[in-house]
Amino acid sequence: MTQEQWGALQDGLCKTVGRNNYTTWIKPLKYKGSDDGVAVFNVPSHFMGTYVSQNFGELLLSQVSSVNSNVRRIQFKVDETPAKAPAAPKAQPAASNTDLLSSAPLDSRFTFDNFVVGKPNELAHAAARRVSEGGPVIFNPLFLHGGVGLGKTHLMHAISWELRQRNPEMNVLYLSAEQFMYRFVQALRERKMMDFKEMFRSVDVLMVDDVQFIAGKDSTQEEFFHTFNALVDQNKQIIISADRAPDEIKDLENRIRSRLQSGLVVDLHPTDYELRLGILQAKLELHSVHYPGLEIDHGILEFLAHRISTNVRVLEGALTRLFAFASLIGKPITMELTQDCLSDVLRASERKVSIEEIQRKVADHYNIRLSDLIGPKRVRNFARPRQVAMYLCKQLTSRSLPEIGRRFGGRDHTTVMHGVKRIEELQVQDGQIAEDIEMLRRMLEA
Ligand SMILES: Nc1ncnc2c1ncn2[C@@H]1O[C@H](COP(=O)(O)OP(=O)(O)OP(=O)(O)O)[C@@H](O)[C@H]1O
Repeated sequence: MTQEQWGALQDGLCKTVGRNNYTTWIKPLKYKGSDDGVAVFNVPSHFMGTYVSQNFGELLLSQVSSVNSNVRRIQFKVDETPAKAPAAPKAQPAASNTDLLSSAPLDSRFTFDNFVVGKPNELAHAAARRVSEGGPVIFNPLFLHGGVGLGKTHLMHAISWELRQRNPEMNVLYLSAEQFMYRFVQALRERKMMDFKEMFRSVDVLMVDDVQFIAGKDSTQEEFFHTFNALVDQNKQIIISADRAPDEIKDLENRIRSRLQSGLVVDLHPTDYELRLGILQAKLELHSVHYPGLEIDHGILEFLAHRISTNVRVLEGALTRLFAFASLIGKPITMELTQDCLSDVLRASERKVSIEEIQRKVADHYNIRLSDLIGPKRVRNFARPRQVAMYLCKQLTSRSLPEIGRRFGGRDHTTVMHGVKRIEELQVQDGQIAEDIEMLRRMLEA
């Protein structure tokens, strides 16, 4: 996030928290920059840091991460710089060897206990668990890949926590590929390549996150390749993550590609509805601790799990924002408040399912003609599928009831509303309808 973006966010924050709160607590924050998923703000005192963190921390995080999706944590640091007379610039201390080898900070929330397992991630989770036991090296490297925000970093941190807990003596080095490059360049600049090589080769477990970053960076790739080989030769475990499979990373040298493929390559698939709902329920427990007076209806969680299918980070951010918003304005979390507070997120992650697509799939499923689904006939064979289609249009598109009515042969919006209600009731009473809806939803979401 740039200073300009932070400036732009402040207007919205002022509106959300009110001018008084804004002037007292938000305005004095000085944005210092983001690194490694952490956005750092300077605060004038410890008290203020604690207060802002407890009362506005989640709101700030959701706002900052809406601009920079890499940011996962906000840190408040007391501004130690003297207000007057700038001090003479200090000579930059030379990087110590421990700097070169220190692990990147681990997020304390990214543990196995906090990782929700579902069909899309069960293999990746099982492989991560196995590696975290620290037994004999079976697959080397373990290569985890998947789209943005699907839990790769979470699993990497979880492995690291677990290994360190089981064996505190073990030298586990976790860092992003970007940090690997940064340390490599630093070693080159300071003529410490021997130290760099020796140190990287002395770790017991090496974990490199977002390895796609080194694609196209020739010398870094070269060094990474040598480090990798040296560790594999010593039978040391390597764990790598990337946003895609090794053979899909462009500008990666072939010898590295084939090295990366030589262990176990596992994919974190896009989340499905059940997993998203499970994650929301797990996160809800955390929010309930912070906001003891606030409750959220299960229907709203289901709504969020249906509507926000992009990535888990966005889903989490939505829940955080919802709780922060409701608590700040002192209102209960209703469906109306949810749609209001999350309108931008809901719009951005809107599925591109069209009414026509829904009508076609439903007609196929019930083996009736599209013209009968849309047409005027009121016999049950057509009326029930029609109501199912209307219900799915309401759930999966952002079309209004009158618009849906128009697309079903010019029906009135009250007819659509009645149809949607009827299907909601039938889903509870009639297992077959519930099953049909679930299956159609899956087909449409696929
Ligand atoms: N299965 C899960 N259970 C609980 N939380 C999850 C799960 N999957 C993802 N998350 C949460 O979603 C957020 C994003 O996950 P993470 O940072 O691990 O994604 P990533 O795959 O590394 O994304 P990127 O490609 O952006 O680096 C984190 O807060 C993480 O805790």
